[in-house]
Amino acid sequence: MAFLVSIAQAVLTGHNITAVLIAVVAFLTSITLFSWFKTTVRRGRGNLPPGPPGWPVLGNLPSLAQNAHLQLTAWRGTYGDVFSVKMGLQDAVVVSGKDAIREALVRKAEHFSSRPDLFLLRRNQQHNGLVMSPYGDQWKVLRRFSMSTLRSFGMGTGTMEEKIDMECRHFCTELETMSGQPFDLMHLLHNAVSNIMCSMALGKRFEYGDPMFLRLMEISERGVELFLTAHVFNIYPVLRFFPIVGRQYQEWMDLSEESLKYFMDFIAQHEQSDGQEKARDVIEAFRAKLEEDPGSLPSHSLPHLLGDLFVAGMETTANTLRWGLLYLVTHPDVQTKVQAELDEVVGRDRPPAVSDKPNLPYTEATIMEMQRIRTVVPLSVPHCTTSDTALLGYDIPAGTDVLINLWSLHMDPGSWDNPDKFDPSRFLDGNGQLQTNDSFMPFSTGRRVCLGEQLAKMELFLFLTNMLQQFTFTLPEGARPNFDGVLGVTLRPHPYELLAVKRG
Ligand code: HEM
Repeated sequence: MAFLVSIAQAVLTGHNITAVLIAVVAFLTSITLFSWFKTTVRRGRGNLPPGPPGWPVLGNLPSLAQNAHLQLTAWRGTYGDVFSVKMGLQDAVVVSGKDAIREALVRKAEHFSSRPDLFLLRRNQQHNGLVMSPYGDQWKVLRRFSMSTLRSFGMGTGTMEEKIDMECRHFCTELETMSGQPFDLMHLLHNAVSNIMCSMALGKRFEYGDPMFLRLMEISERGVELFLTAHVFNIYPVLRFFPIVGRQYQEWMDLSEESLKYFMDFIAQHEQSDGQEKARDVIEAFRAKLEEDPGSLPSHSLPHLLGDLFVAGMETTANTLRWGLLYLVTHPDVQTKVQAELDEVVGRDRPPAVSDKPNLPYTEATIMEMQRIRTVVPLSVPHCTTSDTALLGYDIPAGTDVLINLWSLHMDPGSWDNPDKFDPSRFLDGNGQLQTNDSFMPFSTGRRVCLGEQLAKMELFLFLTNMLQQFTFTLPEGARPNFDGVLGVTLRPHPYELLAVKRG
């Protein structure tokens, strides 16, 4: 600790360069020794999964700095379905393949369902929410409350369908104003999709272009983008005192503070319920539950829970639709087939409804293929073990970070023919009926499985079918689509423009 303080002091007070260098070298040496000691002691304790060799201090971080999902998938080829990587000084275990993933998240759920105790989360109290809450009583009550509240608002049923339908109508009206000119629909789509969650969580939707809402989206997008870079501060918290790199730490902290403040303001401004029997949004439901039984929920969690629902619901669904449109404009034959099916089953005189789903197998297969070919949460949300455990014959100590490689699952040539090809028909049987594949898990599985799966499926279906019923999408002339994506917590497409042409 003294080393850290002396480095920080030397840097902060502008001491001479020799003093800084000596402090840095001493610091790195001590960390290397500590890392070696820790690894040796750990390895001595049992049979950890094998993994790629790494650098002293940095471990495998340099190889994972970009496109970590691709590198981890490549390593699976060498080290198998369960292997270790070194994230700086910390071991993480990577789990790939349907059997190993189910073994960990379903059969050994009691051991694999926590979240890492990350420095940044402790700093901004994000573990007080739901998504990053450790596996325990707080997570259980928040998850149970959120599930039952969203269900009572009609998640997966007709009431919710009406809300999504209304938003789709606003969205398509807005699309019409862009008709015929190239535009990037990212913000519009993010705005529309998160309005669904806002109406459930905050009891209001925002007009497209509302400045406060745009800022909230900007914060959440930047936060997701920064997540991986900011992870370096979880590994080496001392770096926050360094010039230049320290700025990113500050940006992360400022963003989380600003977004928390927005949600606290929403709560403060939210009117008290006017005595109606049924809560109309998450804020009302939370207050009602606390009034009924003050100890039943952690009261300080509400702003964090709202933030979690907002980010988890927006980034994933909107980016799935953006990936989907990118594949449809580059595979016009698929787009035409979906439109033909919609014309035949729904026609043009009424909006598509969830009850049409069973009669739209090709459309459903297209949505599943969109989710497979670009897994929007490629490494899931990080898990962590709660006790010493074992997986496929390897020992995994308590407190080990666990990465679930959903990308490799969806790109596994053992489970999918020609996995790089965009081909919805892989989800259809010989009679053109929908068939699934047990390697398809875009929402993960087990106790931490996506809480919004039903809502997300409804949103994907209604947004996509409404768009394709009314518009044909194409790429502007000369556009060169990029399918690589930008990895944060989610994998989102690079910005791109398209044309929406109203169907005749
Ligand atoms: C296409 C859309 C979506 C995808 C692909 C997706 C995917 C995922 C994945 C992979 C996880 C991590 C599961 C794990 O830790 O193993 C997750 C967690 C979560 N998702 Fe989603 N999600 C989507 C939409 C939504 C929506 C609309 C909501 C809004 C309610 C939501 C709320 C959550 C929450 C709260 C968690 C954390 C659950 C927990 O830790 O217990 N997601 N999601």
